[in-house]
Amino acid sequence: MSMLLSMQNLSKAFGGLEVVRELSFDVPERTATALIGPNGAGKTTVFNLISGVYPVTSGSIRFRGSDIVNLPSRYRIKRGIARSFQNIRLIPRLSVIDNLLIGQHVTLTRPFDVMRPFRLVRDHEWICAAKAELSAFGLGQYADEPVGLLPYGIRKRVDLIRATLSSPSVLMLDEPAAGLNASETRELHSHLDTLKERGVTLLVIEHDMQFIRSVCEKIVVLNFGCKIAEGSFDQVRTDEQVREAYLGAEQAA
Ligand SMILES: Nc1ncnc2c1ncn2[C@@H]1O[C@H](COP(=O)(O)OP(=O)(O)OP(=O)(O)O)[C@@H](O)[C@H]1O
Repeated sequence: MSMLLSMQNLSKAFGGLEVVRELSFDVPERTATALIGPNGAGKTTVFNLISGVYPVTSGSIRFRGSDIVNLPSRYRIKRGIARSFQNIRLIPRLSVIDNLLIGQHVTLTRPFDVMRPFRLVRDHEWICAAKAELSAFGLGQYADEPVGLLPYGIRKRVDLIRATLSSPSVLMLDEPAAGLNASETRELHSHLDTLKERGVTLLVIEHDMQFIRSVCEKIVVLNFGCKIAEGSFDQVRTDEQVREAYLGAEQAA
């Protein structure tokens, strides 16, 4: 199995506070890997390091074998590293299709396109691609609805489509199931299954253990910025250090 992403001795400090420490783990291609751990363990910081929001303090991040730590964020996106955020970043007053087109515009435009009026850039192919993708996921009827009027579960999946329209190799999801009810969670699950069938590699931060168990083949557990366990769900579930980390967090709460 080839490794799409490979973190080696990754560290990140904010001032004197080291929030990721000598972290090494691999993300195998065409699988789903979960990054879990108590609040404040450093999970979102790892996403920010991989996507290039923050520079690393030390260590390397290899994507398809080449080190990307010095690559600006926009080039990482162009290479196929996509992300969706904990808080949905769609524009509520715009329609679903316009939100998807803005996503395309931001990730796929060439340098001089930014100087052209936006409406000219909205070419026919993008609209067709966005509509086809909405229909493929059973959301075609929402194309012209303002995003702000849609149920939360639908908005989450529109946000997913926005992140995957450019056919990324890897998609990082920060708490995708948070705030969803049971049926919305099932729909999200089947959406992610389709992405996996298409060959998209997933890296997921999530607190819902049932969701992780059913979606992710591999789990990496962080505590205080360090990896304390890694393996299948059943392997990490029975790990003594993992139990202590979660128990400690519960007792502190
Ligand atoms: N920009 C920043 N400046 C200073 N400290 C930060 C910054 N970003 C994160 N931290 C700190 O790094 C630590 C790890 O935060 P991070 O958000 O990565 O944790 P997390 O595991 O994603 O937590 P949660 O599950 O609560 O989202 C926390 O102590 C946080 O306060």
